[in-house]
Amino acid sequence: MIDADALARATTAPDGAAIAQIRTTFGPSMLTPEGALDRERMRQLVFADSSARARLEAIVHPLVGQAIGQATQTANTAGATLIVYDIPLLVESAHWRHDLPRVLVVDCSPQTQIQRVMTRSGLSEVEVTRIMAAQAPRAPRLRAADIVVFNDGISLAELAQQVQQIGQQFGL
Ligand SMILES: CC(C)(COP(=O)(O)OP(=O)(O)OC[C@H]1O[C@@H](n2cnc3c(N)ncnc32)[C@H](O)[C@@H]1O)[C@@H](O)C(=O)NCCC(=O)NCCS
Ligand SMILES: Nc1ncnc2c1ncn2[C@@H]1O[C@H](COP(=O)(O)OP(=O)(O)OP(=O)(O)O)[C@@H](O)[C@H]1O
Repeated sequence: MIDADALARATTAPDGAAIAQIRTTFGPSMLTPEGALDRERMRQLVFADSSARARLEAIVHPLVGQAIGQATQTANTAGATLIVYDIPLLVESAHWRHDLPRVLVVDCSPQTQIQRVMTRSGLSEVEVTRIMAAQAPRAPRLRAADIVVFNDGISLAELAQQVQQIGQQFGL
């Protein structure tokens, strides 16, 4: 399992690969005293200013791309029979989709999505809606899918059951 968000977070931790470029591009005030990305401050900036978001992505995404390539090599060397890539911005990025044999999209209504992210993060509805406006809408995301998991009105246990069934289709 290769988690692009975890790899992105690693690049913006203290001494992470993106930190020097973030300091040069956005200034030292965008870093915490420990030398990590100040996530709160950057979130306020990038979801209010799409050109700042593009500058951040131009730093982080190539590093995540390299880290995904390395993790893939490691998995292949270890004899992995299946690699699952968790890529939140798959539909937004022209790059990865064409390299992947199958795409699974986890779908729910926008209302459920907003509620869940509010509960998870403590962000307001306005902030969550602004973040979602920076992402691909539901229809193109669904169009990119070979398999859709409709994760709405079901418990986490029921979701786990569905995922297990899909895993069986892939020989897990
Ligand atoms: C903007 C940052 C600093 C906000 O960090 P914070 O810890 O406050 O929030 P978190 O990472 O949980 O993201 C909050 C929400 O924003 C969404 N989101 C994050 N980055 C992006 C982006 N570039 N475009 C659209 N949505 C995004 C996430 O899916 C999530 O729903 C952080 O998300 C970041 O560094 N983003 C750029 C890297 C990136 O594109 N990561 C996404 C996956 S590779
Ligand atoms: N079926 C469900 N029932 C209850 N809570 C759920 C269900 N599915 C997901 N959640 C919760 O919703 C929140 C969002 O889920 P998760 O973080 O997995 O989404 P994500 O797609 O990775 O989000 P992002 O791309 O924004 O990081 C989490 O707190 C998760 O526990």
